[in-house]
Amino acid sequence: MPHPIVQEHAEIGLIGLGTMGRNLALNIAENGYRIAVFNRTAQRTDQFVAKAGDLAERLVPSRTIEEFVASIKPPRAIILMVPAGEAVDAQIQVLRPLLDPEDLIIDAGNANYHDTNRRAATALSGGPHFMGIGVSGGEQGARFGPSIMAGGDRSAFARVQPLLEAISAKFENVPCAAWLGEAGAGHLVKTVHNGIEYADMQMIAEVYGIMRDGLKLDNSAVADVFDGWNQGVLQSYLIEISAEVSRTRDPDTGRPMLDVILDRAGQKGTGRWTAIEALMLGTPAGTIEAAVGARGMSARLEERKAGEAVFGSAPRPIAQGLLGPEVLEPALLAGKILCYAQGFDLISAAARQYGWAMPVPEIARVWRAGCIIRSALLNDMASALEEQPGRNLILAPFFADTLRRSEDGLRKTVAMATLHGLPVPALSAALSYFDIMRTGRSTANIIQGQRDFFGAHGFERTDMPGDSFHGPWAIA
Ligand SMILES: NC(=O)C1=CN([C@@H]2O[C@H](COP(=O)(O)OP(=O)(O)OC[C@H]3O[C@@H](n4cnc5c(N)ncnc54)[C@H](OP(=O)(O)O)[C@@H]3O)[C@@H](O)[C@H]2O)C=CC1
Ligand SMILES: O=C(CO)[C@H](O)[C@H](O)COP(=O)(O)O
Repeated sequence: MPHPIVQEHAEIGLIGLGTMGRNLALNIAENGYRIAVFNRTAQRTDQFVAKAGDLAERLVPSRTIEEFVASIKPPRAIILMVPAGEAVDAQIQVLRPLLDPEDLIIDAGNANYHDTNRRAATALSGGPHFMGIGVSGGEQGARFGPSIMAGGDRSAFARVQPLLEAISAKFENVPCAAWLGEAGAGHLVKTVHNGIEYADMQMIAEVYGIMRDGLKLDNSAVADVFDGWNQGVLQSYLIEISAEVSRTRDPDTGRPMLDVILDRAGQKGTGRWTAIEALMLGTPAGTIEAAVGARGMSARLEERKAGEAVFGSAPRPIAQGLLGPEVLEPALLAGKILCYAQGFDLISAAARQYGWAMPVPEIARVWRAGCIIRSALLNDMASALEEQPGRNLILAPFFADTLRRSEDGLRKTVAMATLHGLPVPALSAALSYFDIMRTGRSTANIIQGQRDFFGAHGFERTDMPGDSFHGPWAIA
């Protein structure tokens, strides 16, 4: 359809000036691009431009969607930064009649990748082009350099690659932005990133619980422990902010922030999507599933209080000398490796299922800076995944060695916590994953026996080939 001539076109457009969108827009402007911006509530656009300082001259605000589309240079690229689900579909519906087939819509929110697959398939029949990209790093990351996980048509990505690389975080000057596969691949990777984020955070919370309720450390001592760990092998954004959160005081009451924050964790769905996907693809991701479950249980505040009234409070102090931060550190390290192994395995399973490229070492590289799960270990993970594609991370010599050295810490932590009523669902799921993954002869033989007994499902034998033997069970 014809568009009015605009004097100075924007090079890209962005819809949704919320927490992420407005920071991403400023980041794009700061990198020298003229960017058209539009928000459902026009007042927010006005406020945004008014506060943009010198960058305002690179912003092209619009009050109507038609004006917005017309202000972007064709072929247009438009980033959506709105909540996942209906809002994305609604925006696409509004945009489609205004766009040309060669234009490109980029959903940069946390979409369910099945939705992205559907939208990408619809785009194939007549355009505009569609891409789903995962963006991680929160508010700060969006403003100063997020990690960008792109999925969709590779030639469409090539059009926006220079911009995405320019605005992304850099690890040793390498942009943390890459094309990771077709259709919903980028959003699948972002979802698994968030699943790992849930597990990482839950394991830190479990160790915090051991320090607070088992070792009776106060908040500032806990902060010191996190700070110390952040200088070593656990160096990561999440450990760094855990130290800061533990040390900060409430300006209103002067009390430690951790003492005034209610123990009920929110969730927007990406952790749950990861767990669902792991189950759907038949990939073990017990640590992530346990973390999602623990978030759900955290919300059951009243039930937990009722349980405490009936059974008494679970946590009991751990006697001096039985467990300390020097044991918790390797426990977290082992838990982290095991949970990342599950995440990468899940991504590989999705790649096989959909026939997507999904270069797993590249995914680890994109996570090295900018994103919430960034950590020193990710560089080693990228190298290990590169060494032998398809191999489970725990079998890579570097991580096998690290696990051998940290296993004892994880086992001792889980055992001691369990004996003292300190819940460690994610750490114990990580340990179980490790133990199962190193058990050559498991106990599934009895499950096969049971299945055959009650349903004649058949089993394989250890002593001869064939896949459908039956036992001599008599039907009553
Ligand atoms: N916050 C974070 O740390 C991160 C968020 N994300 C993802 O980024 C996306 C945006 O999140 P965030 O910026 O935090 O969200 P906010 O709630 O801060 O902003 C949402 C934006 O979307 C607009 N919007 C909401 N509903 C609609 C709709 N139905 N139609 C059109 N516009 C709508 C809002 O407009 P209005 O002003 O009119 O309400 C607002 O501009 C989400 O998918 C989120 O999961 C990804 C990484 C990190
Ligand atoms: O994507 C993110 C970071 O990468 C968001 O911060 C994430 O949505 C937070 O998830 P939840 O609200 O479920 O804890």
